[in-house]
Amino acid sequence: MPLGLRHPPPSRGNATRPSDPRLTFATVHLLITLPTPTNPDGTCLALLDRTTYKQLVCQTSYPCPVSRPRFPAHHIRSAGAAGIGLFAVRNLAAGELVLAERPLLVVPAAAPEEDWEACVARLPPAAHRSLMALSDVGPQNGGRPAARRVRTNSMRGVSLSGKEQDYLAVGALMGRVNHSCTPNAVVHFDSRALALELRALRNVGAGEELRISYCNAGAPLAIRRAGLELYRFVCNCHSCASGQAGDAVRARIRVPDLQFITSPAAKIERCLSQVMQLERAGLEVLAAYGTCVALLVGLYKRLGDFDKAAYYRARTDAWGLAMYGDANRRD
Ligand SMILES: C[S@@+](CC[C@H](N)C(=O)[O-])C[C@H]1O[C@@H](n2cnc3c(N)ncnc32)[C@H](O)[C@@H]1O
Repeated sequence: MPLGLRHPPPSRGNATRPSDPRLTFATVHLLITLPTPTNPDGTCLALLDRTTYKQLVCQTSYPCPVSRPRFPAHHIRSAGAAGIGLFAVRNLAAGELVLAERPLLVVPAAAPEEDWEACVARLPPAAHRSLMALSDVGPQNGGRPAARRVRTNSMRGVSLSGKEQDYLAVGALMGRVNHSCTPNAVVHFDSRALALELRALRNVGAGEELRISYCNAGAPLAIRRAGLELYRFVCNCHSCASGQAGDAVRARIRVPDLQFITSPAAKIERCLSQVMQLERAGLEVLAAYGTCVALLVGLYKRLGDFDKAAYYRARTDAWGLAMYGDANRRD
């Protein structure tokens, strides 16, 4: 049963509640935020079920303003064979916010594509143009042009209520971020601000392209390739180019079992070896990396080396910030 859209069409204006910057219209399923002088963060059309809608708008101080990096951090230009891409304009530290934007559209992944299309058709004209200007993989995988754009340019696994992970969010700028199996950036969703946030996962140099992973970066090559078929390109990142060697590195990645190691120094050595291996492979995106860095904090503390403990604490914080954002921190 298609979701939403059996309900009356939404009002685009804010005539009914002009003083409420939070939302201008809601049936049980549709929410549209429109920019106002006090809330300039752009239009988002979200197709929601009743429970998620309530959870979203009942959050304290919803919607928070969309965060901005202190200084501009990105620009968009040609990335050669990958089309358009997003590049760092200055050095970025791990965990740093590169870009945040209110998505143009948020739809349930499980909704029929006709519902996605109906939502796209209801976008205000400027938002509609932005969405339709995003990359189109062509009709080979099926679907109509609007649905294809949603499918290939959306961030997946978006959780709006903090529980389920089943929404797709399309951002006009986030839709320009290319893929790497060894990503240097991560996108997450801040439900309080109704915003997508892109953060650096490791230190990134000025001029470097920011890339996220469209697939499970920890999976073997064949599975990553299958996951990327939808996007109709073959990844040529150094991990993919190294073929079996990349798989061998991934097979060796695990959080070390420290239970039967008695010497703290030996425990540290095991964790450091994993951290270095993951950094060499460019796989900081894997949970094992965050766990090993966090383990080092406690291990150095136990050894009485508080400088190193503080160093790894800062790196754990930066990693948590990159992976989960400020609002979604799990600690
Ligand atoms: C979400 S869009 C990214 C922005 C896109 N490059 C553009 O020009 O708008 C996804 C599309 O970008 C291209 N792409 C992304 N990452 C790529 C990569 N690593 N190598 C080649 N093409 C890539 C593919 O065509 C893919 O379908």
